[in-house]
Amino acid sequence: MAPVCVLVGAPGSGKTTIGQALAATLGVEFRDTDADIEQLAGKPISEIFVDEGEAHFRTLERAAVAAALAAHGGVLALGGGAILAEENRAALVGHTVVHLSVELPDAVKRVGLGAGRPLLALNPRATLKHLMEQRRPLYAEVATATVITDGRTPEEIAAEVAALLKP
Ligand SMILES: Nc1ncnc2c1ncn2[C@@H]1O[C@H](COP(=O)(O)OP(=O)(O)OP(=O)(O)O)[C@@H](O)[C@H]1O
Ligand SMILES: O=C(O)C1=C[C@@H](O)[C@@H](O)[C@H](O)C1
Ligand SMILES: [Mg+2]
Repeated sequence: MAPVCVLVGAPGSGKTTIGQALAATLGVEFRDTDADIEQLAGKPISEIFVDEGEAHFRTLERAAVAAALAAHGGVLALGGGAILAEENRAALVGHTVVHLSVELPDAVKRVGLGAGRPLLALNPRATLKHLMEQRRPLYAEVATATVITDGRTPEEIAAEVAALLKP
């Protein structure tokens, strides 16, 4: 079984929001590797970063991505940094992967002060800018389609992704 659609994108691109709306439209289950990791670890991602560090989180994330790609047939959202691992990028080959693109102004508005996002805890705007520059080529590498989200409502974006998935 493979996901009907895998969503990738920067923090605040709307993977969770659009993923839930898209899954409802398609009548399939929604799964989010961030939520899978939190459930397995029994604590929020921010606490995993504090207690065990980012490297340990990335190890849990690689396992969560592999498990979800193998077992989930609905809409799958990956964590914003999942594409940093070459193992995860390789695992995405052959899947329908939609990059939800967002530019810095909208991303900053959406993540606010970065609450609950450990990487953005210090200086959300500067950190997001750096993350997005570093990751843009990686999102493009894994994506089979890109949908622009700036200035658009989650409903509009979910409808465009649904239309892309029609055979
Ligand atoms: N198109 C949009 N327009 C306005 N607000 C949005 C849009 N998409 C998402 N949001 C809002 O932005 C915030 C971040 O969205 P969401 O959590 O879905 O992003 P994400 O890509 O899953 O982020 P993360 O990588 O941190 O998991 C939420 O408060 C959500 O309601
Ligand atoms: O952009 C990132 O590296 C992250 C995004 C979130 O989805 C979480 O996976 C975590 O906070 C790390
Ligand atoms: Mg999310």
